[in-house]
Amino acid sequence: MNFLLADTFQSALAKLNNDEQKAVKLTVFDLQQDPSNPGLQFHRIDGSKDPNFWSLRVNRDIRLIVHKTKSSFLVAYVDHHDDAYKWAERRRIDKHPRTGAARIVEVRERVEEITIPRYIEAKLPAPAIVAEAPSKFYPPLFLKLSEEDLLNAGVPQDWIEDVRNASEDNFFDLADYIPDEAIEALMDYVDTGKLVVPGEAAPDCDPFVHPDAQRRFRVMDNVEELEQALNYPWDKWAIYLHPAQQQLVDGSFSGPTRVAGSAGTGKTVVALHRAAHILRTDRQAKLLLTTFSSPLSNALEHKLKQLLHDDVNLDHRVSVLPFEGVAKQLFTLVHAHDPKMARREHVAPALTQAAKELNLEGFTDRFLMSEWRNVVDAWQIDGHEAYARVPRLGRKNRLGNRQREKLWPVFERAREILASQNRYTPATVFGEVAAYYKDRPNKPFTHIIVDEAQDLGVPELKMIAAMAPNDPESLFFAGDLGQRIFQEPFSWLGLGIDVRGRSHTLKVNYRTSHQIRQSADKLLPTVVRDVDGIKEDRRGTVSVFNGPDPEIQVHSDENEEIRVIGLAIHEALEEGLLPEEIGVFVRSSDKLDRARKAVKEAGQVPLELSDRVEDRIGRVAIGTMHLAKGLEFRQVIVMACDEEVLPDQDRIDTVADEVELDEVYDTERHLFYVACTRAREKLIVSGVSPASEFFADLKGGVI
Ligand SMILES: Nc1ncnc2c1ncn2[C@@H]1O[C@H](COP(=O)(O)OP(=O)(O)OP(=O)(O)O)[C@@H](O)[C@H]1O
Repeated sequence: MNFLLADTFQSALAKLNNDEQKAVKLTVFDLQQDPSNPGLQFHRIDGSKDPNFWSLRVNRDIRLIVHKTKSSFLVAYVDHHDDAYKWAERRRIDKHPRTGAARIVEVRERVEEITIPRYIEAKLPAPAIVAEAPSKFYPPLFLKLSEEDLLNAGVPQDWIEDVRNASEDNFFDLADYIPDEAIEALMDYVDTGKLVVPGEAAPDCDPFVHPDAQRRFRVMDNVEELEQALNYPWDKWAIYLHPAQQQLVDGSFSGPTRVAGSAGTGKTVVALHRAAHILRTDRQAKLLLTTFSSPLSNALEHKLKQLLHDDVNLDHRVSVLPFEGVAKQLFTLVHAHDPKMARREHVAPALTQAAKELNLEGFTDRFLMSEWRNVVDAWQIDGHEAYARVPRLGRKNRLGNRQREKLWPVFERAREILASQNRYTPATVFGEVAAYYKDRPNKPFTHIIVDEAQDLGVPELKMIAAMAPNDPESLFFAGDLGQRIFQEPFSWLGLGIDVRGRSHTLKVNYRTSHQIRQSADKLLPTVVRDVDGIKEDRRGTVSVFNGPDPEIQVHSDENEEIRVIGLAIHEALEEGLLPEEIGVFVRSSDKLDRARKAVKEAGQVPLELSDRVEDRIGRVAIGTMHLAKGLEFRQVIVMACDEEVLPDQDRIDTVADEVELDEVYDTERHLFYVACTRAREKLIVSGVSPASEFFADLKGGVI
């Protein structure tokens, strides 16, 4: 007999106090050990539409709601006595008519008793705001769909009429009553005009183990799994996966594989589960899970431990490190000493000195640094010939042979200067590690999983390619081209990494409300192609919950902006948000002062994010958009977005040609997109008039 937990049970458990939770957990363990234990007091819920719902006594006040059939035992809900009974009376378990996936359905007649939570929008002084008024007329969305269409999409019979009459204004009010797969199919229909009907179930399919059912019910195979599900602070992502995520987690692939998807679609969650899956199923696996920065890799490590139940046997076979951290560790292993790093502050004077010594004229310091970083150092160019041949996306238009001849000796000299100081750039360290492992049969890892893969540079990817064994399953990447902010694009194929035919896009956004996602998506083209022509299509992405429209504020001056944003932070805290649930971002560090003042205006002490800051408890975070990567907050404020600040006018002023201008615009948009999509429920963007040209794109974003 299957023993299952429902996500509704775990959400309900999280709402009880500590003592109550402890008592519930003991009862659930007893139940899993022996459901026929005579000490367990079951009572059938007479008022329920489903005869298989029973209550089980936890203590005088608390009742578990279980659903018992011949083949399964489902722990469905827990609450105080009367509320637990009320919940069960309003529910039945049925099967999706096509897929056969089991689902908990709320019975329609009693729904008037339910108050649907609505977001309260903060009121801000009227004159400062130039937000677009939402349209007042909301036509029904699904009138063209027949009852059969809706049933096939997974709408329970009781809810057909409500769905047929639903408009953009109230559709999400229904979301709590309709299974996730139906909401997703309907949102996809709104987006694309096509209703995708799922395939028919296999006749012998167990309704509770169908992939769609596993988003809400999880079979607990043993006591350890149950312990994990009950013991950790409960996180839905750790237990219930979307079928598309599950396929990527345990799928077999014929070569390097990439998971794409817009911000918040659960790519990191897939990377984490895949790592755990490999470690569990392959006892010989030695796995590297790597990402862009230390805070991100620390966050990954923390979450992976959660998935591995702190199992030391699995723990010692995995390294979770940032790209540079892996390189430094392996470099040290190979050379028996740490690399002394050449950072920007060492490279810039070396370039300036070299340019001066060789009387180079006609090139700015900024150009030299960019050419060094993106071409010379990135590709580890070792001579004039190689410099002439290097694949130069976008840069080839503007550097003729004569210019390259003038430039190369300068770069060569800068390299000598750094070598005389015994300094290695990160790219050199990556290069050394790549050179060491490239032709060796023994690799340091059997599997490499990369998160934030859109920000892999040439040297990083070369190192990863050299470290990966020649096995189709050895490389797995997670990333979103629309969030590329640190690297210029280049061909992965050119470095031997071929993900063609194995790039999969996730479409369900778990982080961000429908309104915020839809507005933020307007900042980017719907289809983005990488250099190798692989398409990432954002169309058809759905968010599964509703929230207020993003607020766009244009202020007359900085003081006014600071005052209004301060008030918004204050109001958010009054409404119950914790300080650490709010993040304030600006384009660059010279605008941080405006964020700092706004947070202080709200009576809070700001916490300045950096590469090292991880503990944000009790403080409102402020930081540059670059530091927003990988974070999430209930409320995000992106402020100081004035004209000339976003996109950054300094960058625009120094571009050499159209191609580089496009690249600057792309990365500036990506930055803004990354910052906006850190918001779960509420987003405010603001600037001083004239404001960023990107506001116009966001404004068009509300359906
Ligand atoms: N199956 C799931 N069930 C519930 N929550 C999920 C699920 N998958 C992801 N989430 C939640 O959605 C949010 C976004 O997930 P994640 O960080 O993996 O997305 P991402 O695609 O990597 O985002 P980004 O591109 O912004 O880095 C997180 O809060 C995560 O816990």
